[in-house]
Order: sequence, then structure tokens, then C-alpha cells
Amino acid sequence: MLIDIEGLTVTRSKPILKDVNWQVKHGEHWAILGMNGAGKTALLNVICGYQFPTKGSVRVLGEEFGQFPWQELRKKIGWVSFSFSEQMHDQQQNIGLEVVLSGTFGSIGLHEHPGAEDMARAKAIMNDLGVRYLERQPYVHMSQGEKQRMLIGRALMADPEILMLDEPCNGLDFFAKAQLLNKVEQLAERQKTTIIYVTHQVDEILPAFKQTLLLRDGEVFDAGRTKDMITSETLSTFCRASIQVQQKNGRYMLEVEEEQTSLS
Ligand SMILES: Nc1ncnc2c1ncn2[C@@H]1O[C@H](COP(=O)(O)OP(=O)(O)OP(=O)(O)O)[C@@H](O)[C@H]1O
Repeated sequence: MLIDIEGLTVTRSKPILKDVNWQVKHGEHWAILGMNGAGKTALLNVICGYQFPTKGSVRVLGEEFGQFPWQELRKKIGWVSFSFSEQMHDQQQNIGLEVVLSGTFGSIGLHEHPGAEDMARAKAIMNDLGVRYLERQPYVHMSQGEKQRMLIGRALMADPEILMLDEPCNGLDFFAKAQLLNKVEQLAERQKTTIIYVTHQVDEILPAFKQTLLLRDGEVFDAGRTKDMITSETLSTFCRASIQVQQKNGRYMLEVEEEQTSLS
């Protein structure tokens, strides 16, 4: 079991996660679908040890939260998120190659001298992600899609066992989104890293994401095989709206008949 969460409750000034149970096995790729404020980012924060459980147990990569130095565990988890992208902006001078290389050291900005091996690996990863042409370009001058691929490259430098992508297609145009999803699909097919993909949009749930967690108001609404989760019936109840799900070439599309949902 890669992730084993039982009875997880996180309460701050209000309940954020309530009695969450979720298990991720080796070799699985998961999508986490939920509307704004559902608790998706909070759940990732708990997995990375940035947010502490109020109640319940959290085991990641076989280690129990509270009984293991979580900063060690974090090295095996890659996390790509918008907030991280914002932090990178403080490193105005960093060029593409440095951003990817910084993943070796888990730092924001490159403060250490990488070895020849690291350098070769960073270039190979950039090549793979189709961003080798950005090697010398400052991060701040990159497009949103280029930045996202750069951050995925940075996360892959650490050779993570789990790669968490938190709404990676936000702000991307349809072409950049297709390119990014294509890369995510390739990564998932390689089966080296378990991918957890957080989104509001069902069209981003790629065929490789055979499992889906539906999170609503801090609670697990349902979890299991994507083909059982992304159905008209389940999503209509989940979104409290009348929703028709269509499938084309293994991808999902929604038709929403009422206005109160934010899913598309
Ligand atoms: N430290 C905190 N104190 C109080 N409330 C918090 C705290 N952190 C998160 N929340 C609240 O918990 C809820 C879940 O937040 P979270 O960021 O996990 O949602 P999300 O599903 O990722 O949403 P989005 O899709 O909008 O990014 C939100 O209502 C948020 O305001």
C-alpha cells in the first residue's frame, strides 16, 4: 500500500476533512475530483505532512505519520501545484535548466553545484517533456504551460515514488492542455511513479487514471474504479445537479442541465 488513510479528520477554524478513508496501491494512478473547497489540497497537504491530522491515521510509503521524519518521506513525493509556481517567481533569475536541477536538492532556486550526472539527467528529463528549448530561458518569461512542464521536470528529478499534480491544467489554453495531458499520460504508462491527479474537470481524467476519489465538503463521497465513478448517475448525485456523462476515445465529457455545479 502506497497511501493508507483511515478516519482522517482535519479541523482548523472549521472542519476541513471529515473521516476520510482512502487507500492507494502500488501501480495505481488516481484522479481526485471535487469542487472548490472540497478539501483536495488539504488532503495532499496531509500526505506531505504540511497539515497535521486532528484525528485518524496516515501511512505513506509504509511509514506512519508521527513516527517517522516526514521531511525524509517528502523526498519521495513530487508535488506540482500553483502555489509552488508562485514561489518560483521569487527566483527571478532562474533559467529552465536550474529550475529542473533544483529538484535534485528539493530547494526553491539552485543553491548547490549539480554534478555532471545531475546535469545530464535534467537535460534528458527536459527532452522527454519537450522543453529542452527552454534550458536558458528565465522561468518568469515562460508561458503557463511551459512552467507546468518545468515543474513536473523538477519533481521528476527526485525520482519520486508518488507524483501529485494539483490542478496542473489551470490557466492553460486548449493546445497547452492537450500537450501537458499527453505528457502526463506517457508518465503514467511508464508505471515508474504513481500519479495522483487533482482536478475539477472530468475531461482531464485520462484513461491511465483507472481509479477516482470523489471528494465533497471534506468527505469521501465515493472512491473506486473511474468507470464506476464517472457516470451520469453518480455525478448527478455528487454535484446535486442533472448531469449527463459522455465518453469518447476513453475521455469523459459532461453536459450539465442545471447551473449550480462548477464541474464542466
Ligand atoms: N488553515 C485553514 N484554516 C481554515 N480553513 C482552511 C484552512 N485550510 C483550508 N481551509 C478551508 O478548507 C476548505 C478546503 O480547502 P482546500 O484548499 O483543500 O480545497 P480544494 O478542494 O483544494 O479547493 P480548490 O479546488 O478551490 O483549490 C476550504 O473551505 C478552505 O477555505
